[in-house]
Amino acid sequence: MSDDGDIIPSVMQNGGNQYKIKENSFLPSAVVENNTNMSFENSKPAENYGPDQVLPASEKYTSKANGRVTLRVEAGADNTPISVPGLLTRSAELYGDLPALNYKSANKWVKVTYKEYEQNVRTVAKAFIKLGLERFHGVCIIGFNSPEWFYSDLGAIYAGGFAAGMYTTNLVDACFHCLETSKANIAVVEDSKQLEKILSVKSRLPHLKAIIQYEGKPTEEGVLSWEDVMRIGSAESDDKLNAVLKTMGVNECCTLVFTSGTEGASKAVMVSHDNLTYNAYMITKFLSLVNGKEVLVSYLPLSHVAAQITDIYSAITLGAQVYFGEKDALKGSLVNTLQAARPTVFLGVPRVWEKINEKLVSIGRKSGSLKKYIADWAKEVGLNHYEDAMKGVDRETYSYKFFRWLIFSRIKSAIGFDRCKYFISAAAPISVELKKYFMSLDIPLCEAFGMSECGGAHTLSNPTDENVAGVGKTLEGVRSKIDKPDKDGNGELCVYGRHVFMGYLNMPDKTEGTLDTDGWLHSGDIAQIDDKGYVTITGRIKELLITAGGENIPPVLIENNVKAALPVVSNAFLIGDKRKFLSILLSLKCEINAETAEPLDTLTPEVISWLSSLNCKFTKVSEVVANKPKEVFDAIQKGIDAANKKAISNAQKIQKFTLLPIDFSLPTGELGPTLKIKRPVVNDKYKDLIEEFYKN
Ligand SMILES: Nc1ncnc2c1ncn2[C@@H]1O[C@H](COP(=O)(O)OP(=O)(O)OP(=O)(O)O)[C@@H](O)[C@H]1O
Repeated sequence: MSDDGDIIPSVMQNGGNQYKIKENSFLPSAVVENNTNMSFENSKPAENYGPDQVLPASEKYTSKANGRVTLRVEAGADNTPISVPGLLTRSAELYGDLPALNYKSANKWVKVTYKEYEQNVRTVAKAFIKLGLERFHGVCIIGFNSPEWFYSDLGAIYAGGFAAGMYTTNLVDACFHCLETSKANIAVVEDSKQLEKILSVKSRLPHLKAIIQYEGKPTEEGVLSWEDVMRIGSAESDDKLNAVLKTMGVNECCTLVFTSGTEGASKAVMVSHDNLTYNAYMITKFLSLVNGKEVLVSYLPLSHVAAQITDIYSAITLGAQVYFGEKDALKGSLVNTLQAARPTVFLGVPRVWEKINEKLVSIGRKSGSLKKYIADWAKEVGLNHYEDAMKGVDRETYSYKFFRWLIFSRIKSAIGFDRCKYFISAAAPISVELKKYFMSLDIPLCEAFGMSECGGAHTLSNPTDENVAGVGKTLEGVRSKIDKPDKDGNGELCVYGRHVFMGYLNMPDKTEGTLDTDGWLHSGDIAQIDDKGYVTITGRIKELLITAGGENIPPVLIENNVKAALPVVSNAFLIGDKRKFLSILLSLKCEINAETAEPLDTLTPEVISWLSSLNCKFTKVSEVVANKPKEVFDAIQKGIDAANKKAISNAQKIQKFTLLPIDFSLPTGELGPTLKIKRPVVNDKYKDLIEEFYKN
């Protein structure tokens, strides 16, 4: 076959990687929807040219493990479908000796190059096959971010199985659900704590053939260590692995993302190779990131799609370096990793940005009045600079340049943000106030909207977009539409494109309820799209409170208004579904147990100084909750009144509030892994308090 117009990746016959990806290679048998300009042919199946082939398919969605779906390629889309193994192989070829992964061992940073990265993944994949991993069966992984997590995830995919992350906070039942649903052959656990969960349900998992513990030496009989895995894989030839890779297609499932259950039972979202590789392509292209030059920090839970698409797939697409955070990243060590890595792109969920904000505010409070005066001035100049940019005024005033040199650069260096080009917030709504706060420090945030069901991101904003409340514009090659818009243009955001998931595993009804017959994904979010294409999320249908009077209330907007009016409030939770009026549960900001990350009774210095400004000497949540000091409750009421001024109708006004005895947190179960509130959990936990609001 000639090189010109060669449509089948050349197969290298001897050893090593027995396939090679060609730029612009198109394969036969592709089944593609829509008015594509891609030169796919619907000829005979070519099931031996994997992993980058598009396998014959006629369905838009599936809920079968071995199902295949059609690709939704848009006209003008300029990238060829590529599988996950194809992508990593290509990066190993392009960026071979560049560092890919950096992890800390014995207090020193160790680098893994792209060549070694792929080699390690192949070794793990060979071990998985030897240990009995079958096509379309799961490898469930539970642990904090580490090279072994990446190798297990990608190794599972190379070996033809499903990579399936489990949240480290999952209790035994949730782990069992993932292992059972994915028919897992292999479980990979970080340590003995996670191992216990798997061992306790092992006897009920007939498909489970091997358990691997990657940290330390397992003491439990039959549990393999990471060294065992590498030894087993290294002893295997490449033949079986290459044979599996040849049968693979980009339109098959390779990853199961288990939803975190903020709105009910967790579902297994089937994500294809093309979903992931196309999503990473869209994101990296939108941000104009530079191949071989970018640096990221991996610390958000990898079982969530946002971390996977960033830390694994976008990084591989770019040949970027990933630094691994430490287990206690969110308890305070993240800043050390940031200082070591000095990332060029940083992703945080809104709660992470809130934490950074809280830390900076508390540092600011300790400064003397002159420093405070200068800092306030700098912040005003910083905010003005970005507000000008949002209006299209592209200029750097002398005062902005001066404060960038004097103040902003120092703050950024202290956080490890000195060379960061993109600060991204994703996975949940973030308030405009917080965006503006970071703008004032010359840390303008981009916002991404995405879902597990669209393999990562669907929109991305630029920090200087005129619509600061929005989540940016729809990414390249995919589409958005608003279903049944009301008079203000608000309706359900629907999403179409190559990134839209294949279906929920074993849940045909739920799949059909989410993907319509034309292949549009109904997001469950309420949004508006303006005439320039900016998308603004205005609510969540799944979370909408419908009052007894029939008014639809988007709780997060109102909760954010309350938090903005009352900076001492950590979490706000609106009640009103099927109720006569709205009420709200509030938690005050308190200290966190550094070991367990559980909230403590001690209030933060910020809250204590606010209380003392109200002549209240309490320092503990319990004291405030028990004594209900009048001045404090009056001040909270004032904050609620201020938030109520933003209400668009009387029904949207909060009538009652109460303070909770403890803040929400991940370990206590009210927050999910991306730190979004798990509404059913809170409703259940505080049902008695809630009923109190509505007595009589
Ligand atoms: N930038 C954003 N602004 C507002 N909401 C967002 C944003 N990004 C994501 N979301 C919300 O997160 C949802 C997607 O959540 P995701 O797929 O990550 O689920 P999850 O947290 O794992 O679990 P669950 O579906 O149970 O909430 C979106 O439908 C939307 O409601």
